[in-house]
Amino acid sequence: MTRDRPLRIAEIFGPTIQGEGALIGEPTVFVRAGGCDYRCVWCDSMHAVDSAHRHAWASMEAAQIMDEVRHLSGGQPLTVSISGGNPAIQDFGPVIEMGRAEGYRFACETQGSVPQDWFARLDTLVLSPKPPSSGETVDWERFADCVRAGAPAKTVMKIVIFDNADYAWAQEAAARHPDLPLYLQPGNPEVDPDVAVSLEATTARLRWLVDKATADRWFAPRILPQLHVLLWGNLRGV
Ligand SMILES: C[S@@+](CC[C@H](N)C(=O)[O-])C[C@H]1O[C@@H](n2cnc3c(N)ncnc32)[C@H](O)[C@@H]1O
Ligand SMILES: Nc1nc2[nH]cc(C(=O)O)c2c(=O)[nH]1
Ligand code: SF4
Ligand SMILES: [Mg+2]
Repeated sequence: MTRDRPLRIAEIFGPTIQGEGALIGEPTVFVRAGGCDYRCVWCDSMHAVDSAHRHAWASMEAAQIMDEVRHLSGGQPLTVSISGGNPAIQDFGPVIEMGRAEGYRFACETQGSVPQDWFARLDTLVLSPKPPSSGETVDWERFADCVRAGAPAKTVMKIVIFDNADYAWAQEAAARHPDLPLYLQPGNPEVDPDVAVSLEATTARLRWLVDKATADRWFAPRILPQLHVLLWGNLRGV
């Protein structure tokens, strides 16, 4: 019998609502994986990326992860959102299989740099390729591998926009993958959990993006705020 390898988990929290993209507003428990192959300059989850925080990550078997999810959801099957870090550098297959058997649904957020067989067992795969402002460069062949690996899960693309260059880049990304439903969200430049987020500045960034897309008559994307940032700023665990 093969033994599942334990997973590096930065945090498990909820229930809360999914604050971004296709499942916005949906009740969910988050499982945040530790470790990432990217270092986006504006990452809002560096506590799950930078190995300086490794000491705070837990090593958990699939069954322990599902125990915690079950505890947080009060045993009611809901959507589990797997995020990170990049969860695709680990094997979440056993967690998904265990949860599905109990009626849980699974969504996963990843940048699309590493394809995994277990993507096909998700309900929703959110691929979030990184625009120029992140400082990272997308390998579009690997990204296409991730799209292929995701079938038959519902796969969507979600792009963070900080500036005009990101916006133009998102239009090119959309042209590469016209079949993927597209979601845009303005970037949050203030990611320090100890610094209050300005609601006014946050809504101004959303207005800027909506104005830009409507002026261009670019109707392909849905444009959404980070609902959790509007409600709780950079608070962790929500
Ligand atoms: C923290 S990442 C973890 C999953 C995966 N590594 C990824 O980037 O898709 C989750 C989502 O938050 C977005 N994100 C990260 N930092 C952000 C920021 N400062 N403003 C807006 N969105 C951000 C990412 O682009 C991604 O869509
Ligand atoms: N409520 C809430 N919604 C989210 N959507 C994506 C998140 C993430 O950090 O991956 C996130 C998060 O951390 N909290
Ligand atoms: S890929 Fe995601 S988790 Fe990794 S550094 Fe970028 S935003 Fe953060
Ligand atoms: Mg986040």
